[in-house]
Amino acid sequence: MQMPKTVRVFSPAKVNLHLEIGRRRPDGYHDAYSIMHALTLHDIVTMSLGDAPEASGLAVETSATCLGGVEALDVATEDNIATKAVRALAREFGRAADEKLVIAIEKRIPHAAGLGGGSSNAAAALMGACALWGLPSADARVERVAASLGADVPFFLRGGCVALSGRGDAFDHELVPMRRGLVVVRPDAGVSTAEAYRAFDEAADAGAAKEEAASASGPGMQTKAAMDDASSGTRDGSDLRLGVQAAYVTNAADVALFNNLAQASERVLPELSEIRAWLAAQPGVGISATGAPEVLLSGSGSATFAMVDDIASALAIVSAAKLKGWWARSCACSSAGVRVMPEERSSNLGAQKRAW
Ligand SMILES: C[C@@](CO)(OP(=O)(O)O)[C@H](O)COP(=O)(O)OP(=O)(O)OC[C@H]1O[C@@H](n2ccc(N)nc2=O)[C@H](O)[C@@H]1O
Ligand SMILES: Nc1ncnc2c1ncn2[C@@H]1O[C@H](COP(=O)(O)OP(=O)(O)O)[C@@H](O)[C@H]1O
Repeated sequence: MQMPKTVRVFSPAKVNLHLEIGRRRPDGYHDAYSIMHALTLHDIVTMSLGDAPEASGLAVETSATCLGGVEALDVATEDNIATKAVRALAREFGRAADEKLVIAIEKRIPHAAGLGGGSSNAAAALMGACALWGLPSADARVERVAASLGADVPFFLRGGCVALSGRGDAFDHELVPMRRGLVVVRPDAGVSTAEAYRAFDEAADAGAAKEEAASASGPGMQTKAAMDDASSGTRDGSDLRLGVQAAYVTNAADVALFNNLAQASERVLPELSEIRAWLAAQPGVGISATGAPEVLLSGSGSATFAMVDDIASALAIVSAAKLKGWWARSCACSSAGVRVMPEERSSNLGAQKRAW
């Protein structure tokens, strides 16, 4: 079989419709129940395979061009998660050829935004490398490599709407994707995922210290929160109770927006509270069954999304957000994950143009 020399891979963003973080685990990660939905907002990862000098092994060169107002991505080739992905895949499949892989990423997804851009690029690089190297993309080894790169990476191999448990990386069940529009708004600053989790732990530790002080001052007395903690076996009270309910939801449209990491991210970046309140007050933003505006921080942030179904309202909110100095885009929920795109048929396009 003739392998392609160049592939272009569609690399979508995501939002978390539901994110419930629980206790910190011995491996340093947290229990998490997450429902992610892929978006039409996407990067494009182009990968080209060429020869390299004998005994040079796998040489990788990765660059990113940021478009649509996305801030430049200042990441060295070896630190780019797309490079890490192809190197890990080559190791997993024992590939030792002398070759050069050039990866060019067109970035439209802002980074450190909770939109999973880096994770999606990693999954796209895995798909692209499978196509270039003639490897089976549905192989369990590809999934394994994806999981080793980050909690969000396996989701992007699949796309659509998926519930994940474990540390937010283990497939729980698929939901029927929804066809709804949304507006995504991001301030200049990003939020590092690790920093958001640290802020979450600080608040949980402070809460646990308060509980300990309360029980020490009244022998035999326990607060309700402390009893809940004891019965659930968690220290911080976040025992993923909502996750248990979310596990029964089968349609993305029925998921109640929820994120218990949002407060921690708002402490890291207070401007996020302003964006949340501003979006909630915009005309055209959806209202949930409980009467709340459908506005939520995506993952650890710093992007906040609002469900907005009519295009005129969405575009008006995008313009108004830009006037406030924020990056903003309207897009829609999507059923696609990372996908190798068909070859560009430039000669056909030329023929069509002539016909017109
Ligand atoms: C919060 C979420 C929600 O989807 O995503 P983002 O907002 O970053 O997109 C995820 O939990 C992030 O997933 P991902 O971005 O892949 O994180 P990773 O690279 O695996 O981990 C980055 C850091 O976050 C912390 N981390 C991540 C996941 C988890 N369940 N517990 C954690 O404590 C760890 O400190 C880890 O070192
Ligand atoms: N290809 C990439 N795209 C985006 N970020 C990357 C990439 N490779 C490495 N990174 C690093 O990963 C960090 C997190 O990026 P990203 O995955 O977009 O954010 P989030 O996890 O908040 O969705 C960035 O700030 C950047 O330093």
